Amino acid sequence: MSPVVSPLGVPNVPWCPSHIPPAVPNVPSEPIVPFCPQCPCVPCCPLAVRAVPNVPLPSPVSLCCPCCPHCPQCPQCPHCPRCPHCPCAVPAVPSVPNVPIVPDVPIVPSVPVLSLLSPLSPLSPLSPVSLLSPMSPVSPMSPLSLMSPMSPMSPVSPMSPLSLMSPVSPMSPLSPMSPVSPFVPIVPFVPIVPDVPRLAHGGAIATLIDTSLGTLALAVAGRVVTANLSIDYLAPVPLRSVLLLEAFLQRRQGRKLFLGCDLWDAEGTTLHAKATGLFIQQDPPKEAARGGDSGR
Ligand SMILES: CCCCCCCC/C=C\CCCCCCCC(=O)SCCNC(=O)CCNC(=O)[C@H](O)C(C)(C)COP(=O)(O)OP(=O)(O)OC[C@H]1O[C@@H](n2cnc3c(N)ncnc32)[C@H](O)[C@@H]1OP(=O)(O)O
Repeated sequence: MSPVVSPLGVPNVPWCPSHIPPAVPNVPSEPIVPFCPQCPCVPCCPLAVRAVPNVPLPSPVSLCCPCCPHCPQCPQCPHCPRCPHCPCAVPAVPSVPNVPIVPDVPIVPSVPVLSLLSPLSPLSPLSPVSLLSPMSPVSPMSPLSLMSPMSPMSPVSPMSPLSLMSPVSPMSPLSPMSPVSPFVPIVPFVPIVPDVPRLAHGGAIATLIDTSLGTLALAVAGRVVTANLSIDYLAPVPLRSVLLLEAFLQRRQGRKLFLGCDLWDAEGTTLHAKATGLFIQQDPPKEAARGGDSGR
């Protein structure tokens, strides 16, 4: 079998465990800080969205990562020792010339992504938990709790990975047939209950994948629902690992959008899961409908 290499060429970056708060209930969450998904400083900011090939570097970069106050201008980036969130010394990552980062699209890091899809939520319409977790937000079984990078007890934190999973605005003019879309969330899974289990829950991974593919489908075609989701779990996902999800549109047939994704570890060496999803466009624009659904 040929070695698995991420198409994005994710560098071999050590994970900084100091970013993860202890998985102890009732521990106050870290202060909420805005997150700059344009920050290429993965060691300082493991939530940073990785570079996307063939997408030009936004100029000027308007957002500045609070994890790295000098980013991206700082010559010490991406291993800035002044990063207040990264007290540990992280080896320098070889600079990768001509590797652009995500396009300068509107970012709403503090808006929980899933809340927009949750008209049935009995909870706050802004709560991302409302769709993800029929259980208590602080339930140990909550998939969101497993995935919150900042505080397992703060599933509604704007730092929730699920609120960071849309670097591409739905308004972004993505090419519907683009084989690789600039949608690359990086999601840390953290435990809420010490010791059990040590692996990320498959359902949480499915939620991550469904939401990621759904976000891409949404960016391409507007309102969609998942009709089919197929996941191959290839390798267990350890808790506290950082993941890279690469989603792409495979083809589009009328209302049907066939998407796929690969879920990698942060180094791009281990392929944890592969998935395909079928999303059905809801209420397509009239002109699109008139154009005929030749894919039926
Ligand atoms: C400014 C702020 C910016 C912030 C940025 C944030 C933005 C991001 C926001 C948020 C992103 C998050 C995204 C999350 C996404 C998650 C989505 C979900 O989880 S949705 C819940 C789970 N899904 C359901 O509940 C569906 C339930 N099922 C249905 O509603 C229907 O069955 C539906 C719509 C799927 C199909 O029903 P029909 O009547 O509309 O259409 P028919 O004719 O049956 O199917 C259309 C075509 O699809 C095929 N099809 C349907 N289901 C299929 C299946 N399971 N497998 C294969 N083909 C299927 C059919 O064979 C047909 O194909 P032929 O046109 O004939 O070629």
